[in-house]
Amino acid sequence: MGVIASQFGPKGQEHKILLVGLVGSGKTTLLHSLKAGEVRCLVTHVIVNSGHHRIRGLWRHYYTDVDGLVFIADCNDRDRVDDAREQIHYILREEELLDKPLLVLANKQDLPNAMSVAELEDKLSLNQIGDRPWFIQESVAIEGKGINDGLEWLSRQFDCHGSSG
Ligand SMILES: Nc1nc2c(ncn2[C@@H]2O[C@H](COP(=O)(O)OP(=O)(O)OP(=O)(O)O)[C@@H](O)[C@H]2O)c(=O)[nH]1
Ligand SMILES: [Mg+2]
Repeated sequence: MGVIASQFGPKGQEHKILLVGLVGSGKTTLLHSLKAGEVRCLVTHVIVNSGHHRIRGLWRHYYTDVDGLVFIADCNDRDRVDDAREQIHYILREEELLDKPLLVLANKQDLPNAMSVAELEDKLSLNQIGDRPWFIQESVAIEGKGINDGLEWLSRQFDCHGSSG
């Protein structure tokens, strides 16, 4: 399940971001916080309801011009963290996305039993990520917390890669 958003840089450059996360992880909440104007992002396409193989053709269509990846995880949901690990590594294996920078949002940090960044990093096996630039950021999507910091990191990766704007 994923969403494509466009982020606009300081010079008006547009970057396409693929936002992926399990059901209930906070994707829609995150997008609403963006629309509220805290981050200069615009939703352009929404891919609904499945990461199943039968719609891979559709995903591929969206992958082609993606600049960066955001994976949002519900840190309060230990029961599905294995599913989350499967989902993130599935996306990371996709050929079109191999060199794209990855921002992981450790969401729902406001909840008392939320996994810490370190625990999530371990449970998602992020140490298996190879050379790709990646970063993990705490977030509270319902309060818009951590989103800006995370997306700023992602924007800096685009700058490094010499996008001419
Ligand atoms: N406590 C807390 N709740 C959150 C946070 N972010 C999202 N939620 C809640 O989690 C629930 C699911 O959030 P959504 O944004 O709908 O999740 P989603 O990823 O869009 O889910 P699907 O569209 O079903 O895939 C909602 O009740 C949100 O209010 C957070 O940071 N903290
Ligand atoms: Mg949603």
